[in-house]
Amino acid sequence: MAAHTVTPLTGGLLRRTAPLHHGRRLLAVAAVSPEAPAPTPTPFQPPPPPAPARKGYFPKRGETVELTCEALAFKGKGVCKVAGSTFVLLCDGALPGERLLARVRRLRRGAFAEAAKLRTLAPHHDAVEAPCPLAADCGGCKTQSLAYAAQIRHKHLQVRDLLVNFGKFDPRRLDSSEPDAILKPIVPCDEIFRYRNKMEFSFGTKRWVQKDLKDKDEEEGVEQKTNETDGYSLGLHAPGFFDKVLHVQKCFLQSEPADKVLAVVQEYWMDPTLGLTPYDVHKHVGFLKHLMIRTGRNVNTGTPEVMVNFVTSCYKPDLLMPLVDSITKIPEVVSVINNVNTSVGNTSVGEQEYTLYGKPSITEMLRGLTFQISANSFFQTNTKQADVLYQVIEDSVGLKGDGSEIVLDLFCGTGTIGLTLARRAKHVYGYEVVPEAIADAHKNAKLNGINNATFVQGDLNKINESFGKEFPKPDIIISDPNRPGMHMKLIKWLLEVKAPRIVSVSCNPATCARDLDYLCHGLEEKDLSGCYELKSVIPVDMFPHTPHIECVCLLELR
Ligand SMILES: C[S@@+](CC[C@H](N)C(=O)[O-])C[C@H]1O[C@@H](n2cnc3c(N)ncnc32)[C@H](O)[C@@H]1O
Repeated sequence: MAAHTVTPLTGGLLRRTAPLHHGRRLLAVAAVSPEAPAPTPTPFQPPPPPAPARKGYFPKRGETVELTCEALAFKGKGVCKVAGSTFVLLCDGALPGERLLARVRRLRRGAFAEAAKLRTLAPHHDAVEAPCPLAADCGGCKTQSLAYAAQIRHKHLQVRDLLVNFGKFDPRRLDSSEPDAILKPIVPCDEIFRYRNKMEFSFGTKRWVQKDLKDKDEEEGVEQKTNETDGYSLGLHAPGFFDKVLHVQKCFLQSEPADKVLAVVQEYWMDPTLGLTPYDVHKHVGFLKHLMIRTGRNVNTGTPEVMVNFVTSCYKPDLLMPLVDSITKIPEVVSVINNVNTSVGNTSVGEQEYTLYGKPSITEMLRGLTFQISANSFFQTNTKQADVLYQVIEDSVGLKGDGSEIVLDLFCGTGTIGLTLARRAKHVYGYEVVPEAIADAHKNAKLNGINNATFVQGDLNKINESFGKEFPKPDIIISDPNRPGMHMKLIKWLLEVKAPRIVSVSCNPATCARDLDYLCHGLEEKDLSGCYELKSVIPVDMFPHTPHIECVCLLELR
C-alpha cells in the first residue's frame, strides 16, 4: 500500500457538536489531501484565471467567494479555502481539486465556516460526467462526478486520518507497505450503480426549487441550475428539508425493475381522475406518504423479485387499486403492500400492514442462506457487497470450525452475521433492541435449519451487572452498532469480560476510531492491562458515490 500524504488536522476540520454517549465530543475529523491527479476524462475548457490570494481572509455570512477544494471531509463535504488563506470552509458538493464559486452560509464558532456551492469554475482532477442528471441536486449521490478510483482513495485516506486523530494509532503502523500494516487496502464495490436493494421515495406537496440561491444568483448574474416548479412531487427529500421533495423519474442506485415501477407510478399517480393526493406534512391532510421499492432474488431461479410498499395515511385500498393494477403488469412485481401510518410523523413504518397483491414478503440470499424480508424488516441494502462484507467479517473472526467456540453477536439486527457464522460455531448469542428484528432473526434461523443460535431483545445502551450472566463467556464478540457507536457501559463491559477476540464492524469511521481508542488504549491513561491490540482494519465500500464507508476491525486481547 502506498504511503499517503495527509494534511495536518488543522488543515480542515469538521466539528461534531452532538454529545456522544461518553461525554467526549468529536471535535475534528480527518481532512485528507488530494492525491496525484488522475487523467481528466471531461473535455478541457480553459478555466477563468484564479482570484488573487487573500492572506488572513475571514469569511462574512452571505458573501460570495472563490474557493479551491483541497480534500473530502467525513460526510463527503469538500474542505475548501480561499487562495492564500488557511481558513477552512466546508462546502457540500465540492470535490478535491475543484475551483468553485460559493456563498458563505454559516460561521461555526469562528473555527470554520459552511458554504453553499454556486457553480464550478474549474473542474477537479478526477472529474467524470455524472450519469444521473439530478446528481448535483440530490443529497443521495454526493460524489457521482468523482471517478470511482478517486472516491475509493479518499475514503481510504479518511479512515486512515480518523484512526490517527481519533483512534490515536501510530501512523507508521497504519501506512506501512508491509503485510502486517494495520490498515488494509479498501475493498471496492464491483457494481457501482444499481446496487441498492431498497429505495424509499416520498410523496410531497412541494416540489423542490432552490429558490434562495436562485434569486440571489440572478441578482448577481450568476447562472444557477434549478429544479422545475412548485407542485406535487414524488422523489427524494431535498437535502436538509422535510417538506420539499426533489422529483425523481429514475434512480441509478436501484434495480432496473424498481426503476420500471417508479416510472409507472410517476405516470399515473397525478392523474386527477384517480383522486390520489400527497400527504401534506404541514396541514396533515392527504393520502400518499411514501413509496418503498425492494428488490430481492428468487431462491430457486436467482431472478429479481420486487416488493412495492405504499405507505398511506389511512386505509383506502380502492384508491390504490388502479395503481396496483398498473404496476403488477411488470413481471418482476410479486408483492404489493400497504402500510397504513396514521401518525403525523414522517416515518414509513405503518401501524397496520395489508397485502394488496401477491405475497407478504420476498426472499433474499446471503452467503448461502435464505432470508424472508417483509416490508419493514431491516436488511443490508447492498446485497452483493454485503456478501463481500460478511466474507471479510468471517475471515476476521477466524473461527476454528470445530464447533467449539461461543460467538456473541452484538447489535445483531435480523441475525444475518451470527447466522452465517453459526455453521462453524458451538453457539451464537445475538442481542438487538428492535423486537421485530429479533422475531425475524428467529424466523431466519428456523428457515435455514439453524438450531445453535439464540437471539435476545435488549438495549445495549442500558446494560447492567446482570448482562453476560445468561450466556457462557464468549470466545469472539462481534459488535456492529449504528452510527453513534458503542455506549460507554458496553465498552466497559467489553474490557471487563476480556473475550480473546473482538471484531468491530462500523458504518461510521469517526465513532469507530473513538471506540477503538477506548478498547486499545484503555479508559485510564497509560494503563493498557486488559486492553486490546488492533490487528487489522479493512475498509469495505458498500455505497459508491456516497461518503459512507464500512470498516471491519480485528482486535486481540493483549
Ligand atoms: C448497523 S445495524 C447492524 C445489523 C446487523 N448486524 C446486520 O449486519 O444486518 C445496527 C443494529 O443495531 C441495533 N441497535 C441500535 N441501537 C441499539 C441498542 N441500543 N441496543 C441494541 N441494539 C441496537 C439496530 O436496531 C440495528 O439493527
